[in-house]
Amino acid sequence: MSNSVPELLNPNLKAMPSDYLYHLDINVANTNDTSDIQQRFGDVKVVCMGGTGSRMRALAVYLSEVLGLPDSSDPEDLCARGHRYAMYKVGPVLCCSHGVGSSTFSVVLHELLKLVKYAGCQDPIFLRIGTCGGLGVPPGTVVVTKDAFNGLLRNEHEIAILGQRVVRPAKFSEEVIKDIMAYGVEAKDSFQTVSGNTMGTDCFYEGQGRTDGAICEYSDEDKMTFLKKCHSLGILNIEMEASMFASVTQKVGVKAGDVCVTIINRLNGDQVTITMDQKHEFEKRPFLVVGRYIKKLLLH
Ligand SMILES: O=P(O)(O)O[C@H]1O[C@H](CO)[C@@H](O)[C@H]1O
Ligand SMILES: O=c1cc[nH]c(=O)[nH]1
Repeated sequence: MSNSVPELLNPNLKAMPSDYLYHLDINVANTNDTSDIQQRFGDVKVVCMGGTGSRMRALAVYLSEVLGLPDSSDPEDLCARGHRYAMYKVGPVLCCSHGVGSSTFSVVLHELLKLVKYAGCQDPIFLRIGTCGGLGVPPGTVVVTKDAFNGLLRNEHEIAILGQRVVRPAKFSEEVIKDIMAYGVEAKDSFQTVSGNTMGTDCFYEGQGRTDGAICEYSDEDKMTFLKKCHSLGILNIEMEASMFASVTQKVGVKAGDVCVTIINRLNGDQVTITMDQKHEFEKRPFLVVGRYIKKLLLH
């Protein structure tokens, strides 16, 4: 691991005397002396994120066991007063929810990147631990993203800034992908973990070619043609954050990875029909993979 604090790409931050990370409800009262923030968060090495607060709480409890930390069976939600996101800290790991889709995720991602910068965290790694739809893999498969495609089937992320279309590349760290596959995967696992491309869309329904949303102006055949095209690009799963997450972290030079479990095979249908018990079991699969990877990483 190298030893550097992320360099953010905003010269204005240096001129701001204070910075209120509004959605996290964390106040950086003095940006020239962030010793209080360093004391609270300076040891953070990994920032895990996923859609729901309950998953992030369960992950925090799980990681505290894996890392042999003193009792963290009831971790405190550090952002409870913000009522937007939930965030837990277990040793050098933060587990923070991001909501559904890139827009809610990008808000908390900007604030988390500023948090690790103010805290002086050395070379933090950002991971998304999520659920997704699979393409040609059985439900319950864990997919570690290689390249992140957007809904236009491009390996990039597109965002409107000052009324202009800005397009940025969307690459995850090859080192993180390689290490997750090497240290996170075990032959004895009761499920498969594969590495493949991921499509991150802006809509769960039309954006993912579903025919069961409130609007659908294409045929089943059009949908299957699209999904097969995705599959031919090496896309093994579809979720709603990968391209934004890859592009923002790549832009600021922070290493990141995306590890998601499939809860449906989209080549067989659109409705998610697994029971909530099954979903909760599936959601724990990426915990195993990421837990082993984080343990190895922290031992280095
Ligand atoms: O399970 P999470 O992490 O929320 O991820 C997936 O689930 C949500 C859609 O149901 C989207 O956010 C998608 O990316
Ligand atoms: O099909 C699916 C399942 C989970 N999350 C998604 O974004 N899509």
